[in-house]
Amino acid sequence: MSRPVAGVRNKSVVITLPGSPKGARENLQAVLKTLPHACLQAAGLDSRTLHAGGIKKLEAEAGIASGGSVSGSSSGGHSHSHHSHGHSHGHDHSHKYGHSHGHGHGHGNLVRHTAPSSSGSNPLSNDPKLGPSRRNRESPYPMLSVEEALEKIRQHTPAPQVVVSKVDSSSLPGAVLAEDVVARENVPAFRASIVDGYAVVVPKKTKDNNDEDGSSSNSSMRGVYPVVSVSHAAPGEAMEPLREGQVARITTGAPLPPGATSVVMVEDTVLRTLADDGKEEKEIEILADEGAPPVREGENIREVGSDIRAGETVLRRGERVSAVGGEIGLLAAVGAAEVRTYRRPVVGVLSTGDEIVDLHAPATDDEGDSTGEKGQGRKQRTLRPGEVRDSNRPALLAAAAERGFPTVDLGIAADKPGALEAALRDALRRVDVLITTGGVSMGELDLLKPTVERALGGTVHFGRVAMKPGKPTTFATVPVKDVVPVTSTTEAEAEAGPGTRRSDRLVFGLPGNPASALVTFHLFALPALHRLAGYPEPRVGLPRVPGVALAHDFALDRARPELHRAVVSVSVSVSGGLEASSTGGQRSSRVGSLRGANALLCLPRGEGPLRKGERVDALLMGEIGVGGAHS
Ligand SMILES: Nc1nc2c(c(=O)[nH]1)N[C@H]1C(S)=C(S)[C@@H](COP(=O)(O)OP(=O)(O)OC[C@H]3O[C@@H](n4cnc5c(N)ncnc54)[C@H](O)[C@@H]3O)O[C@H]1N2
Ligand code: MOO
Ligand SMILES: [Mg+2]
Repeated sequence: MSRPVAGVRNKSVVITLPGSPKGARENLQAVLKTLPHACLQAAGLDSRTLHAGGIKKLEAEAGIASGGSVSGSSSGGHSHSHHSHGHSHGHDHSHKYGHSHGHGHGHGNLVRHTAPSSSGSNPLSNDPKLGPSRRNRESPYPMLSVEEALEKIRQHTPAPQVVVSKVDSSSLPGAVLAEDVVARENVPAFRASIVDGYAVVVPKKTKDNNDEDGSSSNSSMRGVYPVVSVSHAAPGEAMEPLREGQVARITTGAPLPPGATSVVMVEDTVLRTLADDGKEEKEIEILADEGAPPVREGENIREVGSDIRAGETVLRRGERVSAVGGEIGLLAAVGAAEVRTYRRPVVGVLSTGDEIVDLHAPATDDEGDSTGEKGQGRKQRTLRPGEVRDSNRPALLAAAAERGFPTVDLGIAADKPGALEAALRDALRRVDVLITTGGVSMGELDLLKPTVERALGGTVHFGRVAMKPGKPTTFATVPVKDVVPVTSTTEAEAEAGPGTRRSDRLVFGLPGNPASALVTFHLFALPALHRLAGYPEPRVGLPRVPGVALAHDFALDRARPELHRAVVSVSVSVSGGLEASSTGGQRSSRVGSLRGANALLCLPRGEGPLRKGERVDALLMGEIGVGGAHS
């Protein structure tokens, strides 16, 4: 058995472990218990202090014994220096003992054989220059719970920005109102007929024909009447007042002549005499069968302001203008040509990976084309060994657009540090929220975190979450210095509305696995997008429905809580209420697990399965149908 080699240099404890995993594990276990003590000693504390009872507290502060949070700036003797970006980050990472490697937190540096202590580089992420053999062998990012991760996102999402939007069908649907909208005009603005027919004057109330409730007068109105005027649904000159015993022909929506009290439908009349020209009506007869309802005062008339009264609040701040059309219709009806809304964030979607091929990439020259004639009918590129079609980008662009956000397709970035950096820089100029997929896990080509931290001076707020799928989900903010007013030069900008970008861009580094990417988009990116777009808190993120009954047994993951892709429907069987069926295999690479899924079931981690009929919470992604699993 090889022996660990240990020593102290300046304030760093240096331990060299053997290369074999077994040997390393055994040796590490042997020295593990003494490490906290050694670190504190290396930091310069004398052993008397250590043994005077302060050790537990100091260990806790150093975050090495209990896994408590490390606060770099408050721990005395803190010795690591930040890299040259001068950007402080990583201080809120809490490290479980087993996940803290060579990063010099707290008092004295604990240096593992894989990580150089003197590079002065970022203490958290891999330096891509070091290559695969010297990368971190375990993630330096603490594993957050889903709730903790959501809280970080909430903390770092800027407040929504108010803009003035034109009320029209192209830009307004999807926007959230930033003000109460008060009707400036009465709707209708004039007394209007509800039907095609004849305006009449119901004779004034008498004791004899009073309604039982006394509310309005009525009359059989049976008889022959002269047609004295015509009112069409077009703005016209002032009309002559109508008197008792006269009628005016009127069309639906047309203004009533002054004095008219009711309108009789054309179906309830017959033509009696024609005018001399033989075309115009001279007299009509109002028919009223025995027992037919009498003509009531106000019948078939829309009074001024009876739909909407001027001064009434028609829409409230925080309401979303839907694409169903009701809200836009309302705004237009009350004369609101512009409203204050929250600017919608522009969402960019970038795929990463050398193996990723655009779905529409044409065949390469050596592949030829389907017709044999160059230039036309070029067929799709055939996949070479190791290549994968880019399914994440179209899926995420669709998901973001469906939620009403303007999107920018940012293409595919290669797994080269320079290429990724350039793609990210370009992207951050063009969008408010950047969504990337791939390159966030532990491979030597997983470059997203180091590029965001080292090259862009961003802060990774979390890099791992205890959930399945989506474990390596990463959330970062990147300050962008040259904030220019957003010009409406792109379609997405025009859709978002005028305004200024916040300097801090949000970056969601989603896992490359297709199911992981879509699930984490809904779980993590959507709440941030909702908040930026001004959604009130109760409507942020996917709606959560408690108590959905399982339609069959569900196996649980032992290690991680799971968001299980499922179909939630109105139960046709036992209980009524809602029930959930799995969409089948849940492997993270299986994008098909989201086909037809309208919900993510929140399953706890655990040993045994959850049984049919047990109830869980569901996060709704889509609409709920009636009856059973998907076909
Ligand atoms: N040693 C470890 N390996 C892995 C861990 C771990 O904890 N330790 N986590 C695993 C988990 S969980 C996930 S999820 C993945 C995340 O991978 P990355 O985010 O680093 O993504 P890539 O490595 O780039 O690709 C993973 C997978 O997804 C495919 N992919 C990527 N982009 C796309 C796309 N746009 N369209 C379709 N498919 C895509 C890619 O080809 C790979 O098959 O890491 C595990 N590994
Ligand atoms: O977390 Mo990954 O998304 O399980 O495969
Ligand atoms: Mg990877």
